[in-house]
Amino acid sequence: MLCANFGPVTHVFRGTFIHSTPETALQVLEDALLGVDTAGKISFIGKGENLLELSQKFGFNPSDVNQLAQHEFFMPGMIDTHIHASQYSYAGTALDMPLLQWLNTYTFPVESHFKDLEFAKKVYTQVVKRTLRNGTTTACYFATIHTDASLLLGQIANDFGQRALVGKVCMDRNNSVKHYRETVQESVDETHRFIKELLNKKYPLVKPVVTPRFAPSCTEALLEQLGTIAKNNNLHIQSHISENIDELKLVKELFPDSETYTDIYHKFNLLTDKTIMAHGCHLSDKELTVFRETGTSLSHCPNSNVSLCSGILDARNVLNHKVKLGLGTDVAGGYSSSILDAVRRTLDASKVLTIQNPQHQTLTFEEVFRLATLGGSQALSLDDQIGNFEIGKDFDALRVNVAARGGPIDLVQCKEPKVVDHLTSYSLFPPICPLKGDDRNIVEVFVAGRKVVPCEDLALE
Ligand SMILES: O=c1[nH]c(=O)c2nc[nH]c2[nH]1
Ligand SMILES: [Zn+2]
Repeated sequence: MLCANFGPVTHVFRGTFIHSTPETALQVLEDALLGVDTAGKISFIGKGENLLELSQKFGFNPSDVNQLAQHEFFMPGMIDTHIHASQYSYAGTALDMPLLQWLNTYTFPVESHFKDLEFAKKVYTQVVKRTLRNGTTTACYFATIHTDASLLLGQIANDFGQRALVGKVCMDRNNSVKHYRETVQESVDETHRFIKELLNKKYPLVKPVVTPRFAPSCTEALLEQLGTIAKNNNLHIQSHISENIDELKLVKELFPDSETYTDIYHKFNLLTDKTIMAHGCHLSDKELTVFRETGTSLSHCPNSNVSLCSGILDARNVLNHKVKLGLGTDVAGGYSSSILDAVRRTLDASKVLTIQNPQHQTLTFEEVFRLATLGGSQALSLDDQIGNFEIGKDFDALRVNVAARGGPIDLVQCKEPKVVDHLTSYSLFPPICPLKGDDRNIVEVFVAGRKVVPCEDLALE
């Protein structure tokens, strides 16, 4: 017997599932059974003790159940809400300057090379493979101004099975690397071509996102047209905002008529419930209110914020304003392409704020786990499809083995009752896994029910 809206069950897993809900930052489902249908959707979640009943109801053989081993659990795939695929080749280097100088000295010259499709293919293949390996099942990518290379990034994400929003970057202002900019007309025409050609591919998990780089590299004429394009095609929008103090000064000079940075994007209809803005370290409470009212979300990129000495986002204040918040690696301002790193940096940033002000309410590990998963899906307005284990959502998941062979975690018996209580209350040891673990603990990655790590399709290796 099948459930009304679902296809036949193809996989059933049994074991511990850990995820977030809007009400509970970290929920542990012990000895759970989870079924995935042919479309990669979660068709049921039940209790292990009800195996026979569920197998009859959903038409699977109890002996086909995939049992998780001791020290294994499933968690939702992680979501990188802001990453520059085109900057992956120099991640971990060139972090000796603040934002504006960094862009002119390193970033624009490197990005200009993506006109060369062979180079683009190499870098984009590496970044998609690496982020999948790190457990990023959904990525919101900036590419470059080059339409064909941006389309190639979409194709590579599709081939490797990663869910992705891909943005062809738009910029008609750039005085430092003059061949790396477009005219308004080129930017608009190429954005139309990018959207049309990417949508025509009908990739099930890859979609275009309208991408004005940031206000300083776009004229008002371009921002206006991009707002219209996004609206007419009901598309996502991504950009940067309020990352660094010198950037704020430049924005004031370039847009003297706008009261705030947020007003500039707002004026051109670029703040919507499908907009994700990176950083926002220096946004005022008034601006955060505009974010909430328009449904715009923020991507918190703490590695980048510290690496480029930009500032420290008060994520607690963002959450208090009920602004949607996800995590981003912001490669290569951020030197790590792992959202587990973003989890750690988010906790560090929050603790630094507490050091500066003991009244500050530090984010908890559980809250940050939620930002990396459900929060990211909300920030990208994809929470009807992904973000946690709910019937009807796609099965985007990581199989984690805390004690993976050759991994970084030694399971040592701890005799202190308070610590043991803390650990056992999470049944396995998930709270320490994201803080001590790494990609070696991520033994399998699924996107929409397809196993993408280890990669089953050897032709893609
Ligand atoms: O961290 C950043 N990385 C970038 O590439 C960028 N462009 C504008 N603003 C930016 N910030
Ligand atoms: Zn960025």
